Amino acid sequence: MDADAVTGPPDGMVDAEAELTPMLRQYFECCADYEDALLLFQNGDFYQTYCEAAEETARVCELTLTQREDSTGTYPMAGIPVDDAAAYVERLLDAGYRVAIAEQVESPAEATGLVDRAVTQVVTPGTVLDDELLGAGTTNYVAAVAREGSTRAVAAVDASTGECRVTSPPDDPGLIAELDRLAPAELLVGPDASVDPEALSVDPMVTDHEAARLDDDAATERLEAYVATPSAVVESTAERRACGAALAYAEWTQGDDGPLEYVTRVRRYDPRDALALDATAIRSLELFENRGAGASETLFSVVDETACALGRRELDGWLRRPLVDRDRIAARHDAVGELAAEALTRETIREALREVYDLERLAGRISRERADARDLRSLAATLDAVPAVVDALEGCESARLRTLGERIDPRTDVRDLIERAIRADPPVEVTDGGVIREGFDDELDDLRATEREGREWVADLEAQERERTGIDSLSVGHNQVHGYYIEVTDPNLDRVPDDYRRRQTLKNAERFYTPELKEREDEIIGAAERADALEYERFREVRSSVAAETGRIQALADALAELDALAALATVAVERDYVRPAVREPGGEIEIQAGRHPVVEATQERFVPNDAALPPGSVTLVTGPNMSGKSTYMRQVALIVVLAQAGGFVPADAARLPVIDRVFTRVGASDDIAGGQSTFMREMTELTEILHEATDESLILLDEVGRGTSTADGRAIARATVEFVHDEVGATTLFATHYHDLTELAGERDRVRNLHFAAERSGGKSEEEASPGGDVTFLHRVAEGPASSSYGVEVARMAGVPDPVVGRARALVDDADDAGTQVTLSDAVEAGDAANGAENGTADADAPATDERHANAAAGVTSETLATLRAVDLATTTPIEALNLLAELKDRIEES
Ligand SMILES: Nc1ncnc2c1ncn2[C@@H]1O[C@H](COP(=O)(O)OP(=O)(O)OP(=O)(O)O)[C@@H](O)[C@H]1O
Repeated sequence: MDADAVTGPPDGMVDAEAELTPMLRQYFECCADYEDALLLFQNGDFYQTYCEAAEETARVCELTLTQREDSTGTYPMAGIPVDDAAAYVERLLDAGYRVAIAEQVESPAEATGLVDRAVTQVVTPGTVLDDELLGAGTTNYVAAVAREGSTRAVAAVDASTGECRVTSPPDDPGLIAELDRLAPAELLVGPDASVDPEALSVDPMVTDHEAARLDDDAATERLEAYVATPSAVVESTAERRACGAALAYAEWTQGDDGPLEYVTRVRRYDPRDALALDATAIRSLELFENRGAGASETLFSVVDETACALGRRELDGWLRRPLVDRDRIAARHDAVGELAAEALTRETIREALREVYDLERLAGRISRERADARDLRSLAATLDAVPAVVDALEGCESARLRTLGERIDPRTDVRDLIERAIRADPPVEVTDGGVIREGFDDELDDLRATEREGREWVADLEAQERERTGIDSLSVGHNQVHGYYIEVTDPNLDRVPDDYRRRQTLKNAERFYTPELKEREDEIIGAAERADALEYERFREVRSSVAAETGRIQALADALAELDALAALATVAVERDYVRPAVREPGGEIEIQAGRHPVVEATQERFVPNDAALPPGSVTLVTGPNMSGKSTYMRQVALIVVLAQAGGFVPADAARLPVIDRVFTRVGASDDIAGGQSTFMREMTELTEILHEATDESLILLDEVGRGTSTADGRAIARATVEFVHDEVGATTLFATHYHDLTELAGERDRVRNLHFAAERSGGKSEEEASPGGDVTFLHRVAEGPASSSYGVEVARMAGVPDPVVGRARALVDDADDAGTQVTLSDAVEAGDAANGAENGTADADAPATDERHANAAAGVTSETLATLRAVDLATTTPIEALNLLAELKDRIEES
């Protein structure tokens, strides 16, 4: 359905606008005021939608479409139960809508005439606050981009935690990379910001800014409500306007009620203060998402030993933005090292942190007056856990831990207030009593005492009246409609005293009350009602005193988050046997002894560690068959760098690493095909970016670049790339390639080096003993020098491809080597084909001798097999497909 028809004033009411009933007019006006949103309009227990919005809501939420009929017309209608709204709102968000919620803001009982309603929040993907709709330990940003002159700024607000960050990326790719890193759920772009959302790897809901939201004066004024001196935080007009716009939008979604008190942390950052990882690198290094079918492990999942949501969010940020400042990195390493060494301290801290709720979101809810009594109890439980943390940090030596120890303030005053005021297990509803503890408020205690005494009096009444009247079957009861009554069965009615007044007649009995019972009843009800109201009032008072501490609670949250992330890294270090890397100045050699790939080692039984010694500016060509371990090796180097700069220990026996400014990755076309998005063009665009932006402090991983085009072109591009990176860029580079002739560059360029991975027969069997096929194994051990130029043929031999084909292929490789070109597996196939053609009497001039041809025929190399091989496009064949194909061909050959 056309979204415009669903949001804004409903078309179906426009004609009847003048005659609408007061309630529908109110609906119509709310729709007009929030024309960008689908409006949910509270009517008692339901949020109603009408007309086109109703049709769409019914469709999206799979609800029954009904009708509302009145004197002005018939309107389609669909209702969402207020109590279960979250799940339906989520569906509407998924369908691409913003959802405005118009609530009844006065009780229908008190309203004279039409109940007052107001939009209290607009739920949008970037500003949802409902815990049911937000993942635990995630960030959820709405980002705004503004331009002023040549500067473009990005501001991002997480409305659930009150975090607001702003930055000015240096250029276009920087802006896209920053947005990819923030991964906002919603993006606001100004008319002149020229951001192409299509260029992003993430897929936020895009909202075009109203110019007014980007206005500088308005932004300044708005920002002043959040920070004392905006100019001390933001550095340019663009930053101020981006901040202003993001905050204005966040306020709008909260019903435009003025500044969001809990947004206390507006921070500027410079993207250059972090190791830059763009979306491609984040994806191909599988930091947060595993791209393999069915596999779920990622770097984050391996190191996420955090105990609470706060730490989880923090650690996520650390991996997205590893540090580049050696001192800060060392400070984290010191802390991780100390926590790794001190098991008791570490475990005490982690145990305490497991009791910690998501303080940031709690603080947000408390300050927005959305917190219930349980939220306050969660806050108290969190604060309860804090003293143990402070104690554990007491004897710590590293500077970070000491500072954290000083910063962590258990806020015992807040905890005591909640403890004194709020019952241990309060109900969800805060208006029905049962929330405030006895002893907290005298007036409340008196009312509850009156209520209790009244009830006790009633409880005793039955016995008293039985005695007074002598009616043994007399009973005292209560129902909603009639209140308290005394029930006497018909046979005993003659014994009823004079002061009994008739209340209700039943089939075999009469119900009575006495003036005294009535009086007591009024007293009980009155006291209960006043007590409930008073409890609510007290609850709100407690909540606002806690809300006044929002800033300090958030500071506590920050400190606990950092401590949790450090403790997590320490835990991983101990459990997975990581070591502290020595971090040197930028431009040094990357030296890793017995390094491991943190994710691959965690997911398989055996892992072969490998060394790396990569001098600055070196280009290392990594050759070897498919599946031999090239990609794993390259990524492991990058992951070790990322982990080290994030502050973690690394999977190796020892490591000395220079600070890296950016990690770039470009993996070959075939690897991306599963993602359905890569073409050769994209590969080249990414390569362009790398060649433009890498510096001599960067690390570049290139995996089979050039593979997505013809062999000749691919080889040429690969070679030119290596030369350029070596001669001009100077970044430390790892380049996995199947183009064997590239390895000659080592002889031509100083800093080009060769490493290779080899394959061998498994089980230590000699070649004669081993059955052909099925038991090729890879040692996964990296070695100096290039792989043998015919490793493909070798693997084919080990896999059991018939000797004649292997023999011919080998000869062709030798010829090609002599001629300075390289043979691909398809050339080798041609060889077999030539042999087969000879069998059919169509041999070409180069065909082998007659005897050999007959031998080929005897080996059963059928033309069908060869046709299959010829049809294979190696540029798009994955290793698994290739192995499967080999196995199938072998079966066929053996059968024939
Ligand atoms: N060092 C190692 N120790 C143990 N197993 C490893 C090691 N390196 C790689 N492997 C295993 O081998 C598999 C293939 O490795 P990888 O993808 O790195 O090979 P590749 O040479 O890059 O292949 P391709 O050329 O097809 O991309 C990995 O999925 C992993 O299971």
